[in-house]
Amino acid sequence: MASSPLSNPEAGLAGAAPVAASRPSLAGDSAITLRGVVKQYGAVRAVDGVDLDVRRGEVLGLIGHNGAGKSTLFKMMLGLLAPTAGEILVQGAPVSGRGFRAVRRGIGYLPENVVLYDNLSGLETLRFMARLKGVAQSECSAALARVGLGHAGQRAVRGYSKGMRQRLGFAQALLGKPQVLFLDEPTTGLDPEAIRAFHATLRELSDEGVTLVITSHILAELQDRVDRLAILTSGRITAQGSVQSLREGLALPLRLELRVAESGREAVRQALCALPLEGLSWQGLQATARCAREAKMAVLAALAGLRGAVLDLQLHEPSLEDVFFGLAH
Ligand SMILES: Nc1ncnc2c1ncn2[C@@H]1O[C@H](COP(=O)(O)OP(=O)(O)OP(=O)(O)O)[C@@H](O)[C@H]1O
Repeated sequence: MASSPLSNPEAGLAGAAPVAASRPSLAGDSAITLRGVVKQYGAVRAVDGVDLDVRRGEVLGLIGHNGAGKSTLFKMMLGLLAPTAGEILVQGAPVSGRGFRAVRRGIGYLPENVVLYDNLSGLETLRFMARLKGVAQSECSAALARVGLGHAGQRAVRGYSKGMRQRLGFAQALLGKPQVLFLDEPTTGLDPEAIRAFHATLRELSDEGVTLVITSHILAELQDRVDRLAILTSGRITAQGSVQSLREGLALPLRLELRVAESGREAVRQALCALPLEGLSWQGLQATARCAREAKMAVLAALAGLRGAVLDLQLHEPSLEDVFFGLAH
């Protein structure tokens, strides 16, 4: 997919990262900057020349198949793994240099699988982590409250549900009031209400200027919640931009759904056959079809003339899943 028009930053919305051919200088307003980053594991090129900029306060979704290289990229951005080639700056500091130690304290990380000590309570867990991080003990209760665990701080982690464990992991990541947060599959095990609360907290953090990079395989969850997406395919970023710019760049059709009155079925059927639609199908009094974005207004105008026969009409944007399948294969 390297030839996708979306891999060209000119094709995306403002803020899309530059391609390698026109690499800008390392710095500016980026909280995270990657240039030509490669990771080779023996014969496997897990990350293959990634250029990426994440602005301060931005929420970036990093998505890709199993094995696309997301975790490897995360580990390199965290300074846990050295790149084979390329440069990475976080908050303006190279992740490998001495200066990075101080910067590292301002980075929070929620790994995919949070490891916790079952015998400690939630609050003790955070106090322990706070000591390791050199963070004031007084932050612990506030961090617990922020993730909705204020009531469970005295309980042993042994009795925590999967979702509570995940939230405790998130509280750990928040210790030290990080300016950059890396969240790897952060909503695993959370119920829908907790997912909503989690994303509301992320939005608050972003409003406070915290930069967030989040991976998830649950694309529907990300599509309305990230500022920008980067799609990683076999170690390369094949597309990046806002969800809407990716949709428009791919020219995916919209999905039209109609509910019609019994008496108007024939009139609607004839009208639909004359319109530039694809994949028209009927189920009883419901019709669905694909509609090219550029035909949308003409289709709506034609259907508006059938008032009475058309009882309800919906036009759906392609989902992020549609976009992903259009770009990542
Ligand atoms: N330590 C390692 N040694 C050898 N190969 C590795 C190592 N870690 C990862 N890989 C390989 O690098 C590639 C990228 O793996 P990575 O874990 O970064 O992908 P991912 O996108 O995070 O996948 P998932 O969504 O399944 O977590 C895969 O082919 C994987 O097998």
